[in-house]
Amino acid sequence: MDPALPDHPPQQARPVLSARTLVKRYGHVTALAGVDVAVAAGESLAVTGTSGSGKTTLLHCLAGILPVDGGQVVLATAGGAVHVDALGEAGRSRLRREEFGFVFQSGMLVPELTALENVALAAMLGGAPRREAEARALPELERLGLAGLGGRRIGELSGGQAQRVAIARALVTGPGVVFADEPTGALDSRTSDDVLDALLAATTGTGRALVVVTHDEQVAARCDREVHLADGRVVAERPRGGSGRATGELPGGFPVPRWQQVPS
Ligand SMILES: Nc1ncnc2c1ncn2[C@@H]1O[C@H](COP(=O)(O)OP(=O)(O)OP(=O)(O)O)[C@@H](O)[C@H]1O
Repeated sequence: MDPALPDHPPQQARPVLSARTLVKRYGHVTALAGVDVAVAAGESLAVTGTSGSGKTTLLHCLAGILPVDGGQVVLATAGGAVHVDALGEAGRSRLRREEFGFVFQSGMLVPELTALENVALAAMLGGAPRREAEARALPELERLGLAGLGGRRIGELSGGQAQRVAIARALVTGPGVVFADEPTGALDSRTSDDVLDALLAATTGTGRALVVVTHDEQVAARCDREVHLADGRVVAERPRGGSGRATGELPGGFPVPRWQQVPS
């Protein structure tokens, strides 16, 4: 290992979003059984694990989509620390609109609207008048390489272009944290690389935190850090991406990570 490289560089930064002993149950099913996780500004965190291990549930609890049954979720904002776990539905809904951006596997764009209207709609839901919302949406589309495509409906775009529209929509409200659930899951591998480049540039590249749920080893390898879930717990954690050291060092593959074991 290169001694000049610190072991966990991103973790030394102050977390913008952190969870401690997070618990989430669906009836008798315990989906999260005491998860500790944190992400810093400008850092990308991959959440991996086998199907049913609790990845999406973790993302939804961190993002205030779901209420939690135990533990804490704390978001650092310009106005101070916000205890997401203590907010009611209205507070979490406001937080999602104002502080967070979301990118889902299928884009979840409105097919009847154009690319520009889809992005502007997110700004309008945040309270911006239409004209201002469109003025904010346009440069986001341009930054994502979609200049000139704003007038097309979603069905007139390729899968990769549509996913870039979804990224632009996630960014138009100026969120500090972007959550992505299998953002490249519906794309071929080359398009997936391009979309991931765009997502990383638009988030960590501009000082935002990015939390990505993924089954894709190539996606996890490009993130700064990875946490691996099993049965609702973080069972392993390692630096990835920026250091380039971790790629290909997992001969057994999942679900038996050989990296740093987290004590249970
Ligand atoms: N709405 C729900 N009601 C009941 N059980 C649920 C619900 N959502 C998820 N679960 C259960 O909680 C556990 C965690 O599910 P979750 O969707 O978070 O896993 P995941 O790791 O994201 O899975 P996948 O990779 O298949 O999307 C699973 O046992 C799942 O069956």
